[in-house]
Amino acid sequence: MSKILIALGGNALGENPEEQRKLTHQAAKPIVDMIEQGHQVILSHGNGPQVGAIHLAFGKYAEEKGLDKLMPFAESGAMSQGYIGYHLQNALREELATRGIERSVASIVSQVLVDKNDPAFTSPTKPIGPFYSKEEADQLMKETGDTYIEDSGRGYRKVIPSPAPIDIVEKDIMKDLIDNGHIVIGAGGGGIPVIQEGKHKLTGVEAVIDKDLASECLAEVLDVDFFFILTGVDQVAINFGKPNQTALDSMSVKEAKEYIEQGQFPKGSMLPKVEAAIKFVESKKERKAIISSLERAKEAVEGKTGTVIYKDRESMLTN
Ligand SMILES: Nc1ncnc2c1ncn2[C@@H]1O[C@H](COP(=O)(O)OP(=O)(O)O)[C@@H](O)[C@H]1O
Ligand SMILES: NC(=O)OP(=O)(O)O
Repeated sequence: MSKILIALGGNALGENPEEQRKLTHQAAKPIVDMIEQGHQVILSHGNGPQVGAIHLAFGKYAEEKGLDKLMPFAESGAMSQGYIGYHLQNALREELATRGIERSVASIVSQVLVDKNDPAFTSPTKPIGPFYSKEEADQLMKETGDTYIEDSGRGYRKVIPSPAPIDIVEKDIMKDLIDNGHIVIGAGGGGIPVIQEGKHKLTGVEAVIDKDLASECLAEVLDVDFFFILTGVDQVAINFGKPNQTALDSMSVKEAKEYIEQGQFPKGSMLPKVEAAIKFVESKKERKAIISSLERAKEAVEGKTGTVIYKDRESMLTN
């Protein structure tokens, strides 16, 4: 039996509640397959599209009411944890019950500690919300002063600061639940970004933490064996989107760092996944990270697809 942390991409959860409910039910199947195989599974998820939508919706509300204060991103992130966690925990609960497995599932409202002096606060990189055409993005930049960037060939998106996760505030309660056989959904949307002020006070900040990096932090504190990053592609590729695109079955940390140097992975999409995978496998020799798609998660567990990131040849050969 292995302890596995699965990070689900927010972009794979659809664009509205109906789609999300349907997609979480699909996601539940390969996840419950792993639970049925005897693995201890912990779940985290992204929130890029959802936190952007929540923030936009409250912006519209503020506009109608003539309010000058927008909904802060920490609160928008907290709402996205509830919205996505609600669907995920019910989908898992139903799938478990259908298979006669008696386990309870809970999403934990999770805060993630960041450094208030993180340079990310002055340099936005995290794409959130909907995709726009170049013309729309140019217009929005002019109107709002916000930054929009091209996101992996899919269109233009607003970017906001994304500081590095330092610690998971609710980690002890998560450990207790996991040790008692419960299934935990934690650090959703990269966690609610907070800074420590004084001894006891945590204050939310205007940011969205990358869920791959926050999930890696969670994977380390929970001491998991495998870190699965499930996204929109079956495998990581080099020369992505070009005629000579090549999918990778595996890469060592050394190779992954070389690809990063070559600029193979875009910021805000594939780069944080590869960086999170490297950080995880470097933290302990036996650890492996796998990047694959939700649809083919079961095959990825069986080693039939996905990109495995490993520390060195020796650790690749251990199970
Ligand atoms: N080198 C690459 N290999 C594979 N996919 C890539 C690569 N570079 C960018 N991508 C794109 O990045 C996407 C994953 O990023 P994103 O959708 O932001 O993640 P998430 O699933 O966490 O929401 C993939 O679905 C793919 O479209
Ligand atoms: N918070 C975050 O990284 O979300 P996505 O994975 O949806 O981009």
